[in-house]
Amino acid sequence: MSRSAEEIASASKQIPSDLPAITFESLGLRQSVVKAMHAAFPNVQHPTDAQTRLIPAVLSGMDVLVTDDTGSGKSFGLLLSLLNEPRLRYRNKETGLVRENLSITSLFIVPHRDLAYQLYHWVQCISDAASNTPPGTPSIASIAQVLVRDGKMHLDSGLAALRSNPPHILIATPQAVMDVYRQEPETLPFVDFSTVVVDEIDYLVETMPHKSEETTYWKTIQKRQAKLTRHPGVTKELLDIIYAQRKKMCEENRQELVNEPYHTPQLVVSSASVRKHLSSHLFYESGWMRKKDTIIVHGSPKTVAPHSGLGGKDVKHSVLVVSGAKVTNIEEATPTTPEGDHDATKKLAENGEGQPVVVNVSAEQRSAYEGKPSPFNPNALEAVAVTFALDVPSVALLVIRPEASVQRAVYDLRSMGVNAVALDVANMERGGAHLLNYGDTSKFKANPTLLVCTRAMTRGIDFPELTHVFIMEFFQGKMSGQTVDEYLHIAGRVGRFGRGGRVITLVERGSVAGTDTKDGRRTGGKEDAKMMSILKSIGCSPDRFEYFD
Ligand SMILES: Nc1ncnc2c1ncn2[C@@H]1O[C@H](COP(=O)(O)OP(=O)(O)OP(=O)(O)O)[C@@H](O)[C@H]1O
Repeated sequence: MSRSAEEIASASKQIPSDLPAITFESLGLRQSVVKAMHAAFPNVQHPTDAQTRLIPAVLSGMDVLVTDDTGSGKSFGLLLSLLNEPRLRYRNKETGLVRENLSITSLFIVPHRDLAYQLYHWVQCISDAASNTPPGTPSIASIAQVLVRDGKMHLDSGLAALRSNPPHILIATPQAVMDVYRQEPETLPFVDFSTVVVDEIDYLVETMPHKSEETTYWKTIQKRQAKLTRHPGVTKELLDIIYAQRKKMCEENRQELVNEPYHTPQLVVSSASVRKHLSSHLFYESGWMRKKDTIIVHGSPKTVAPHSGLGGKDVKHSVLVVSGAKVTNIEEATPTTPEGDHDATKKLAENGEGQPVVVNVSAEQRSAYEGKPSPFNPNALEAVAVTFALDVPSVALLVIRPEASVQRAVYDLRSMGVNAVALDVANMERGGAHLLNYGDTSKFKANPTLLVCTRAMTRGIDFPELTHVFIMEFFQGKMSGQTVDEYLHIAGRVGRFGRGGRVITLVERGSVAGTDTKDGRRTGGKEDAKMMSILKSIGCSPDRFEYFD
């Protein structure tokens, strides 16, 4: 007898989250999958709260919407659930016979290539651990493949691998899937797949709030909405193709279960931030899923602000105001760290003060940038360099604006003596080496690294050693709920799994010069005010950073 979405959701909620007895097996995962996962990730002992709820939901085969804090183990739990699924085989449409050939079982859609490679590395670790046990374990290519548009790699090589050896899980960016589908649709028989996961759904499927005409930003929202209607984005187009039958049935207003009489893959969508307008689009406008057939997995109830749990409880949020050559704490900042107990003290003690690391600029970088003006504010970069030197024990992340040059920022920082590298998960020798580093942190401590990336690359990325996130040139255009979500997703790279961390946002006072109130009190520049409003909305106050008093 099949259970309703509500029954399954409420049953999973009844599982007490703090019982140590909950095991991954008790959630329905096969012992072989769990054994390999434990061998690959010894730190992962018990499922997180989010996983306790999402794994049985995904295994039930129903559609699922997952929303919980950044770093609560959503993506990891989703991958485990997909690895657990039985391998799909092609069905001959005419005879109905199942062919020996294996088919892609699940599609895991992610917003960018680095996240695709991160998930792939997780599967690879589990697969390597599994191959140490039973003989004849399938190769990694048949378990997982990555399909992304990569400047260096032509899509054809990905296509050839898909044709010859369709993987159990295809981890891909939406554009790459669309390109392959247009070129060779038979390689991606979507309707036969068991599951389609869309991670970071709010990033991939843009929706606008429904506002009344009286709202201040109504016109802006209308304009944006019209643009979205003309250019819905590739993920929407892709989901329209995969769930064409469901859409058709919705349009015809038929009441049957969405999967009958046609088979369509289970749809699982996930993000730390799912606003009301997105869920209402998913359930009532898109035709891809319906609320009554979907298990909704929410995180633990938030007690303070709606997002107060995001980014971790032990994360400090600092705001530095760059005004000319002067860098100071935002006026509202108050110390949350007792004097003398600062991270920097720990860092210097651990690293051994006075062991300078030589940082070079490559000949290639020199010839590309030497003598050319930098687009970055040198004082802001210097504030990052100083904080990095004093406070970062092993790995930090610098997030720059979307269209900025990562390579140029790396060059500027290396010229200041900072061991900066471009985040590049696909290339494990560089930024990616910091992934999956559990336990042995000595090599990173000996040579602390500043990973540099643009905003688009931060979604979902997980670096166990990361302690600091620097954000530069964050504000562009008007403030909205999306700006808050974006800050939370970037900040959420630290403070994962109870670890602490610090987020340092550099705001500039210049063209958006601070305004003085009538009583002569300085309120701070526009960007300061925006930053304060973000922190207020997430229930945080700025932490004073002693170096910038
Ligand atoms: N049960 C667990 N116990 C301990 N660590 C875990 C557990 N599950 C996952 N992790 C680790 O936690 C980290 C974060 O996991 P993951 O990226 O899945 O979180 P997320 O909720 O998807 O985050 P985001 O919303 O930022 O994408 C990873 O390093 C992962 O290995």
